[in-house]
Amino acid sequence: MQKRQTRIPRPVAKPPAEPLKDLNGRKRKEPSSAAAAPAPAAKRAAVAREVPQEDPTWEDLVAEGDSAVQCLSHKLSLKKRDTVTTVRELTLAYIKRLRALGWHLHAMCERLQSGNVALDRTVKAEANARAANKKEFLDRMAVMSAHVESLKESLEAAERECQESAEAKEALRSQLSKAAAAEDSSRAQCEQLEAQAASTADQMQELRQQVARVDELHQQATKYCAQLQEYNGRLQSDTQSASERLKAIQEERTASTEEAARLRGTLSAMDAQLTAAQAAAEASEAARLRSSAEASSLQAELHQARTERSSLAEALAAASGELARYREATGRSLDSLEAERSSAAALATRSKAQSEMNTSLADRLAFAEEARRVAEQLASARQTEVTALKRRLKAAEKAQAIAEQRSQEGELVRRQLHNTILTLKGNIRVFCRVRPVGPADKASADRLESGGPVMVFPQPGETSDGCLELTTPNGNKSSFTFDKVFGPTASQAEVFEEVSQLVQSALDGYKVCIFAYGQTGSGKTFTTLGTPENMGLIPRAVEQLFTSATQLEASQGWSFQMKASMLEVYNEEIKDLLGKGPPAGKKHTVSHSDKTGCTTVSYLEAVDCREPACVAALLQQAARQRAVGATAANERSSRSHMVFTLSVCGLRSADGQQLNGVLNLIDLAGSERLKASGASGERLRETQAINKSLSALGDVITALGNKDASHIPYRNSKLTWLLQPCLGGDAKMLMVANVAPTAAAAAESLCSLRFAAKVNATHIGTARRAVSYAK
Ligand SMILES: Nc1ncnc2c1ncn2[C@@H]1O[C@H](COP(=O)(O)OP(=O)(O)OP(=O)(O)O)[C@@H](O)[C@H]1O
Repeated sequence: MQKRQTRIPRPVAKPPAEPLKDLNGRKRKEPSSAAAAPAPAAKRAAVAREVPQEDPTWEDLVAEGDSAVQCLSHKLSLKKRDTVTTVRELTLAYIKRLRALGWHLHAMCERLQSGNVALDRTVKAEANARAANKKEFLDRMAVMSAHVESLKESLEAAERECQESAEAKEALRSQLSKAAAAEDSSRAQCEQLEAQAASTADQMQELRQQVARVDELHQQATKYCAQLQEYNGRLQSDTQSASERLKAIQEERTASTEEAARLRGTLSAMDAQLTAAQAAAEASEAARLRSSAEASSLQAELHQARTERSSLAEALAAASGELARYREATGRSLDSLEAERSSAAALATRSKAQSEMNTSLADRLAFAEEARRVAEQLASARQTEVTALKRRLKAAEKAQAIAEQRSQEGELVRRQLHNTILTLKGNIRVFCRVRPVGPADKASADRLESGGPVMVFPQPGETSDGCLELTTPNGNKSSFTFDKVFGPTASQAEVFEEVSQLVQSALDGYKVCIFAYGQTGSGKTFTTLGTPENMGLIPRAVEQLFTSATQLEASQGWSFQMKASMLEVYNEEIKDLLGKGPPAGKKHTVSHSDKTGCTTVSYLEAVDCREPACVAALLQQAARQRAVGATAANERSSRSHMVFTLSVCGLRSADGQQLNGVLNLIDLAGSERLKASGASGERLRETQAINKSLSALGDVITALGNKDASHIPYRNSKLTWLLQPCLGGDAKMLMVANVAPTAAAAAESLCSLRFAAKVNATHIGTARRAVSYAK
């Protein structure tokens, strides 16, 4: 900083101070430093005379003060040998000197005072200036602070923005890595779940077999049980009937025994009667003998005896008769008794036999009961086992269902993540599909002369499912990476599954374009249209869109209107495949409005479609109309680009939301090189037109990927011109590069794969939905 010199106003002019003299009046010799003391005053006087207007500086005054003080320090030095006169002179000189000094000091004081006043003024002015400066400084500081504050704020905002963008970037990166990790993990989970599902399925199979075995055993046991029960029932009824019969026999026996006892009693009574009759007969005989002995004597008595005898004879006769009767009766009774006895014996034998039989039956019954009990125990054990197995089967089925559901969910999550990754990656995707070796190819057409495969593609379930390696017959290997590679075994459903999310986007208001690209006979038409038994992308996509639209109509109050149109571009000429075409002398023309962003083809029929069957009929109609010709490469080769367009207009009346999605499926004409096609004449012209339009398509895609491109060459071909709204930043695009696996087609396949790789390397921004709200 520059040193400020304060100028002090010049004091009132006073006679200059006399030079200091010693007391002898001589000019005293001053010490070297003091000698210079009075000089500045003289010098200043000289200077002041030279520059009278200039005030002494503060430094000058200080110097003067210093020199005055130095003068004061000079003492009167008197010596003893000095005379009185000398002393007087010296004293006078000293007094003079002191007076001069006093005056000088006074003048200096005055000057100092005025200097002080000036200094005060200066200080005040300085203070004012400083205050003004300070104020200005403070103002400036305030402005600066405000500026700094605003800078700070903008810096902070910038920092925040930076941080946010860094965070967003980081989040995006982490989202990407998470998504990739999640995809990996969900894929791993899927695999795990699939493995689990497979092992569960195996377990289920085993369990089912076990259950079947146990069921069989159970059935056998049940059958055996039923047989045993039946047998038991039979035995019980047998036993019961035998018991009844035994009881009847026993009753019969009791009755017989009673009868026998009664008969025995009758017999004994008759025996007694007989004995009595015999005794009586004997007595009568004895009496007769006595009578006969006394006959002579007893004639009267004889007569009496004869009467008596005749009566006795009669009685005897009667008795004999009775005896005979009795004998007869007794004989009969004995016979019946014998018969009864034998019958009783037989009955007893039978009863014994029945008892024995009963015992054996009871034993058998007990055994059967035991067997039944064991069988029942076995059956209940089996039943418990069966129940447990059924429970396990149910649990296993549930686990399998859960595993399957998880697997499906995992697959869904994988797909969604995959879709997110692809969306983040950009809106053009490339799939490659390798067709199988067909009947028209030789048996080992997919092998090189060396025996190696022409193409190495991912096997089902492989994680690196986007890589493909092609070896040409001259041994050159080329590797390609796409979003997905489908091998020859991939089904139409598998291909569609990967595309379904993209197709669904049309219903969400996106413009979707799916191209099938490849050489003639590589499977483009098979991929896009397919066959009635093996439907391709178009019928499947239409079916999905109709199903989803119906669901949305039912669940969210949407109403959709779908219109289909089909055309082919042949030799750069448009042909309507559904309508009658333009009136005579007119042509289909393409017009594009930059204002609305719409492209229209004149005289093109757009058919209202209400169900998939309607589209199927349209496809058949179009297939009949499509121009096909013969080339050296393929007998029925499509020589035109076929464009199927389904426009989807959705309206939700609840909030007036409108969606305008478009699904374009394009079966491109064969991409073979001019030389390889062997075409000439009309076919040569066709091939040239096809190649021109295909390279125009490539140019449009490349330009879309080039951020610096100011112009997209849509107009270079009819195909790109009419597809303009669906080719670009607002659309989602998919190219399916179809290739044949044969060695003969390797060179063409290489060209197709290079084209597809170029498309795959293009990065097109994120698509936008065409959504609007009705006023
Ligand atoms: N993935 C596949 N599975 C089974 N057969 C297929 C497959 N791809 C193609 N083919 C069969 O190969 C033959 C040629 O296929 P396609 O007609 O689709 O070829 P292209 O590329 O459309 O030919 P062009 O250019 O002549 O239309 C057909 O018979 C078709 O059925």
